[in-house]
Amino acid sequence: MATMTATPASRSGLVLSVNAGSSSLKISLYRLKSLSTPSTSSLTSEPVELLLVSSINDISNPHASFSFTLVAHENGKEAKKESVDSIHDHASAFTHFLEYLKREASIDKSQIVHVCHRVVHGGDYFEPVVITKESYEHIERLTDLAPLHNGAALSVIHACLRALPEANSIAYFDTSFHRSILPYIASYAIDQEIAKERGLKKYGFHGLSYAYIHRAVSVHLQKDPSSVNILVLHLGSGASVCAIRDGKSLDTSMGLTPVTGLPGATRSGVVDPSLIFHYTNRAGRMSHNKQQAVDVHVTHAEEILNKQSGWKAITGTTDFGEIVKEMKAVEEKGKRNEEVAEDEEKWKLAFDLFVDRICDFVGAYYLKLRGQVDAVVFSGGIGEKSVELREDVVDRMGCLGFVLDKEKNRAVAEQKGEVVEVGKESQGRKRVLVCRTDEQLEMARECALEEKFWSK
Ligand SMILES: Nc1ncnc2c1ncn2[C@@H]1O[C@H](COP(=O)(O)OP(=O)(O)O)[C@@H](O)[C@H]1O
Ligand SMILES: CC(=O)OP(=O)(O)O
Ligand SMILES: [Mg+2]
Repeated sequence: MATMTATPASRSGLVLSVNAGSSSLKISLYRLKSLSTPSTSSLTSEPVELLLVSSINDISNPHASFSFTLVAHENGKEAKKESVDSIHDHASAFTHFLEYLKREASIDKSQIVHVCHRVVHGGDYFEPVVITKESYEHIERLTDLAPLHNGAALSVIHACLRALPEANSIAYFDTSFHRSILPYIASYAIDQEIAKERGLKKYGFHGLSYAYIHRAVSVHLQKDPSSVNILVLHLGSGASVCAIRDGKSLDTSMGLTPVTGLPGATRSGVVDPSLIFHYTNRAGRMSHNKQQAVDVHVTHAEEILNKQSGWKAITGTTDFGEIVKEMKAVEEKGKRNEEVAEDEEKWKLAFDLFVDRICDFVGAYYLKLRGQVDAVVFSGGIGEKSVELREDVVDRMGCLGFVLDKEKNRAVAEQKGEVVEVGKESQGRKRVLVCRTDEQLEMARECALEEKFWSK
């Protein structure tokens, strides 16, 4: 993490934060604020001010959706949304954003001093690094360990170096937050010599999101960040759980790669490692998979488990919102005593399976935290938006003392702020929170506070 120093008034410039997720590209542009006093206790005293935000979702689908919002627009907030056929991967999404920026915002891109890139796998790099030939090649070598992510991030870095040659590109790693995981938790029960030689251990991901959530929840709970114990569910296209003890990652559900742990939009999550050899007799063959800027060398097994599994494999869609909608429609049919076709059971299967796997980790991590849990926190696209999923998960947590306030849970979308309370108010209550995570802000903030990036 960056050291906590105030940004002196003399510094100026814009910071662009780019978050290449598996199904999305989220981009935010910030102006540096000058702070008179350093602050660790309030999100309102962030060292950066948001100017605009853009998001491209469903990137691999034929009609990616693009949105662009000028937050600090002189006429107030202005959002534009469109479906774009020319976007087919992360690099073309970034190019579309740059064209839009030029056309729609009166922002001179030469003002962009730093571009922060979320890079999912950093291996043994824990600190943010400026992109050089050496650091680029380090990230490239890890591409096969994050097949849906590192290649996509590199393709954006590539596009960025071309389009913004004056700006400094800096990589921020998801894995950094999990460096605190103790060796006996991060190790797999395999030959330790081979494990060490090849770096085969749990790295964990979604770290920028967990860092942001930890900070936001500490402020919300008015607790010293170093004493906060929380159980966080980051549920998006990629989904993971993290147990945070004394402000640090104690354990997380993803591992050597982001494929394990919870299932996701196209990922299997935990399966018996032998399963793949019964699923296909071509498991070890290389899968020919070309990405724009970088080749990803994965086996057919990895292709199946990363890209042909998860919600997509069970239901045909990667959209969890659609899964919930269809499941409820089938439930209504059942209530009306109408016949439910066998194929319609897939919606509930996907939903129940996800809730079941979430419970696997929540139960285990509650125990690892020895029951000392300040709050359970929902985040990520599904965690922040799915009323039904939160309801079902917290219902199962009743035996641990967590109780949902159903009205508050339904009203989350109408509430402002980073953190929303959805637990029932009672004496000795255990808190249930929704946190609107912001990986872009986490990077921009770290960048603004890092002395070495601003000294001439
Ligand atoms: N209203 C909703 N209900 C349930 N799930 C939703 C809803 N809206 C979006 N989602 C889910 O959130 C996912 C995106 O999560 P997000 O964290 O933004 O993505 P990424 O993992 O690419 O960063 C979508 O794929 C969709 O499944
Ligand atoms: C690590 C990971 O799965 O990220 P995302 O959810 O953004 O795809
Ligand atoms: Mg994400």
